[in-house]
Amino acid sequence: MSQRTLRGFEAEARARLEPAHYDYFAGGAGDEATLRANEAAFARLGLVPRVLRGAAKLQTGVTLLGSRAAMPVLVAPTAFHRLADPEGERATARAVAAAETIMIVSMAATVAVEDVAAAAPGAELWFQLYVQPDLAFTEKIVRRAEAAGCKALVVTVDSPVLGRRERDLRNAFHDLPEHLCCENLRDGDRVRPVVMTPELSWEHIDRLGVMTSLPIVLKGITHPADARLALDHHASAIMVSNHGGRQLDGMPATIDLLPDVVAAVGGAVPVLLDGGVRRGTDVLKALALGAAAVAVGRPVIWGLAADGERGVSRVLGLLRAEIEHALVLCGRASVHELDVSMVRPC
Ligand SMILES: Cc1cc2nc3c(=O)[nH]c(=O)nc-3n(C[C@H](O)[C@H](O)[C@H](O)COP(=O)(O)O)c2cc1C
Ligand SMILES: O=C(O)C(=O)c1ccccc1
Repeated sequence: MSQRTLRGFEAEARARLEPAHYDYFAGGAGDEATLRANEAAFARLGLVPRVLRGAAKLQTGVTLLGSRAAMPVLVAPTAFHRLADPEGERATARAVAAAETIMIVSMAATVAVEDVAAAAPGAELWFQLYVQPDLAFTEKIVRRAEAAGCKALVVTVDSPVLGRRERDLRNAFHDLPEHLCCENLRDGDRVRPVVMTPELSWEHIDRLGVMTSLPIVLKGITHPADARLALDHHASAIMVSNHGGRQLDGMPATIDLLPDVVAAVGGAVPVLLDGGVRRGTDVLKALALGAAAVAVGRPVIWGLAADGERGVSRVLGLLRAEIEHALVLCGRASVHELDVSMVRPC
């Protein structure tokens, strides 16, 4: 049907999902100003092509922290995939394996990380962690992710408390249905709730560095001063993210925050970005402004809700095709040839 664009998938997903579940996936915090800003800011940037450069053979692949991706688009960690499709994160991982990219498995997944890995043997998996106040339990989760073969630990640092999502409050959505749970939080014969850690600090990041030999990615760095601190604390990569507008409403769009973070990092580690990426041209804009790759959150959920594994495959395939098309039109043969000179206000 309307499955020719990422936005078309949202309409399809909305028609299929329970309204409260659609609102959970789609919504943001507060007035949703940041949610809207992420997409709007991409629309305000233009791409200035070069011409007559004979770019026939295209190169879209990137290597991030030793993980290979056939395109500079990762799957952002999002919770509760089984609300969108019975196979949930298994289906997502299979589509990610077929697209040869990287899935950041949410700690709040509804399929255990071991089962996600088993369902998609070829998939490159990274694991997203919310540091739990109980550090011994946090360590158990980290060990599970390591043993399942995850190649990086993505620590979300923008959520000392959960954002105030007014759609969820209105819908009284705060629990998963009976038959689902956060499988990564099983502890003996119970399942612990996801708990945020208001006391989260750089000390926790240092502790994680001792706890694991996996590269640590800090997700939710937006201030250049924090980007510099991330380097001091041995982060292997930074993800510029406002959590898709779901945490602090009123934050600027991530694409507008990116240049200052890139400048602060000075090429020391890769800088990733998520928030509002809906087109191949958005990917090129982010890379031109210094991102090593981007991640997509909601579009993957829309694909999953619309058509399961096939829907996610289609979403990732559309992005890949749009990136290639935009690259040729920009006169570039490779995603490594993009630079800030090609971005202007629209
Ligand atoms: C439904 C939903 C669930 C999410 N769950 C998580 C999560 O468990 N952990 C996390 O670090 N980020 C989570 N995020 C944030 C995403 O990783 C990402 O930052 C955001 O979705 C990117 O914006 P986009 O949806 O506009 O692509 C979630 C986002 C959504 C929409
Ligand atoms: O919904 C989210 O954005 C999110 O990050 C989250 C946090 C805790 C549990 C599940 C999802």
